[in-house]
Amino acid sequence: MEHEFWHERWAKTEIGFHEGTVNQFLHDHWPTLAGNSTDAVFVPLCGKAHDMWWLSDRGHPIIGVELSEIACKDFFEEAGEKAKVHPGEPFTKFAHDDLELWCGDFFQLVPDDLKHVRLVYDRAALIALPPTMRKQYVDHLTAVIPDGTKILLVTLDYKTRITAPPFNVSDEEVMELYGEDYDIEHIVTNTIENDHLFAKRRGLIGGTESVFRLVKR
Ligand SMILES: C[S@@+](CC[C@H](N)C(=O)[O-])C[C@H]1O[C@@H](n2cnc3c(N)ncnc32)[C@H](O)[C@@H]1O
Repeated sequence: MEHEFWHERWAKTEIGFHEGTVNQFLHDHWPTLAGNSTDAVFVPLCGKAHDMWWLSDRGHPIIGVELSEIACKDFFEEAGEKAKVHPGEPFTKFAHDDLELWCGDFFQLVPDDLKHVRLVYDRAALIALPPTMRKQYVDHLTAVIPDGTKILLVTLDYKTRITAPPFNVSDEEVMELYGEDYDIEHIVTNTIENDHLFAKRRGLIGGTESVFRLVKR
């Protein structure tokens, strides 16, 4: 997706993907991934997801990466918190204690940036990208996170073909994208009914949501 596409979504507040509350899969399955650890978490394409406050409350230092400055500002302002802003290239960093949002392009990250990270939370990051960019995304993620890093990945797969984000990502595609470098455990398949709010709004036929636990070898 072009950067302009996302800047326009944020400028027009067309952010139907934003849940405004902690994601249920994160809530239910994070403990089985992370146990009681307070290891650092990387959140790619993070938006202004409340999930990062939830993870931070559990003691995890966080780095979220997000293109939109609107999202980064809103994230702190809407929680009534102030972030210190460190302008820079390729990222302007918004920091509040151990919770940092890096405003810039995910593809500009280098391994040194994430060398302390042991956990990744991907909700609506992989599925935000069109088919042609997904392999590039996974290859870059794999290049910048340390070996042994664990990922909680949430995907969805509607029965209708979708031509704008969120895109369908089948379980088979997850196996293809991650199979070479990760141990993969498919932990949840959840049916999305035809009358689910998002499906109805977009005129979609229901499908499935999946949750995976991945470990980088
Ligand atoms: C579908 S939204 C999901 C946001 C968040 N994960 C959530 O669950 O609410 C995808 C986000 O990725 C951001 N984004 C898209 N391409 C990006 C890139 N190359 N680098 C950083 N952020 C990007 C967009 O601005 C958007 O906020």
